[in-house]
Amino acid sequence: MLAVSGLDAWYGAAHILRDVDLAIGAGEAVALLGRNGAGKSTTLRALMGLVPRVTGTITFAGRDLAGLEPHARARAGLGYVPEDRRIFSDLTVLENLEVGRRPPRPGHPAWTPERLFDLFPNLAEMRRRPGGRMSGGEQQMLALARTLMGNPALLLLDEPSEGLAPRILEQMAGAVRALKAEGLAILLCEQNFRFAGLICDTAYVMARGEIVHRGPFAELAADEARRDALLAV
Ligand SMILES: Nc1ncnc2c1ncn2[C@@H]1O[C@H](COP(=O)(O)OP(=O)(O)OP(=O)(O)O)[C@@H](O)[C@H]1O
Repeated sequence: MLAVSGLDAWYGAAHILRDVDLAIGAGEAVALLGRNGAGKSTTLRALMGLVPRVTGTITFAGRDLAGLEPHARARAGLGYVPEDRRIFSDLTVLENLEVGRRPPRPGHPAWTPERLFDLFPNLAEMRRRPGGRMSGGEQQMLALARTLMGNPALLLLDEPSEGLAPRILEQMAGAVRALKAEGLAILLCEQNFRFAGLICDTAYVMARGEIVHRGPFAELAADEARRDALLAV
């Protein structure tokens, strides 16, 4: 579904990503792990066309994304949930969802607010509340729900677990697992190894803008020494 090959990215003169290769199959959930500043967010931003200077190839559903604007990549089926959420604080939950609405993809069921409220029951209880009066965790759920209203084929999630209370964390993990069970492909950037392990089959680890490990998630989970060497802070 997604094939990234030889991806390099720069912010100004700063060379951030180096020769990143990444592959995600249909319905696969892939974790992109790594310490602070490793380049995880930049990878997602580069996939969305949000980094000004990028080289290498990104093929999504058989299509070369080079030169496509972010909105065209979203229309092609990439659903991006940035770390900073960017929900509209003056709009209600329902209105935020409507902002994200896009036509369904042929052959796939369309997301509706009602279906999303089944997935996130606590959003259902606050459907008329302004986004600015929700907790951080609720906003994180709303940001994901709004992206789903665009009916993506591949979800790019940037640290959805960040700052969530344990109970909300479980709900978020449950929701993302349900999305995976529906066949959505997922690329999950995470610092929370346990959270990522609840969702992902495959683990990539980045350091200093390079991929330094890839393999089955369970293998990394079982190898404490390797995990510590790659991820311990
Ligand atoms: N807009 C920017 N301009 C210049 N450098 C940037 C910019 N954004 C990020 N960087 C640098 O790029 C590198 C990778 O950052 P990135 O945010 O991709 O890492 P990350 O793995 O997602 O870490 P975090 O979990 O902290 O978000 C860091 O060295 C960071 O300082």
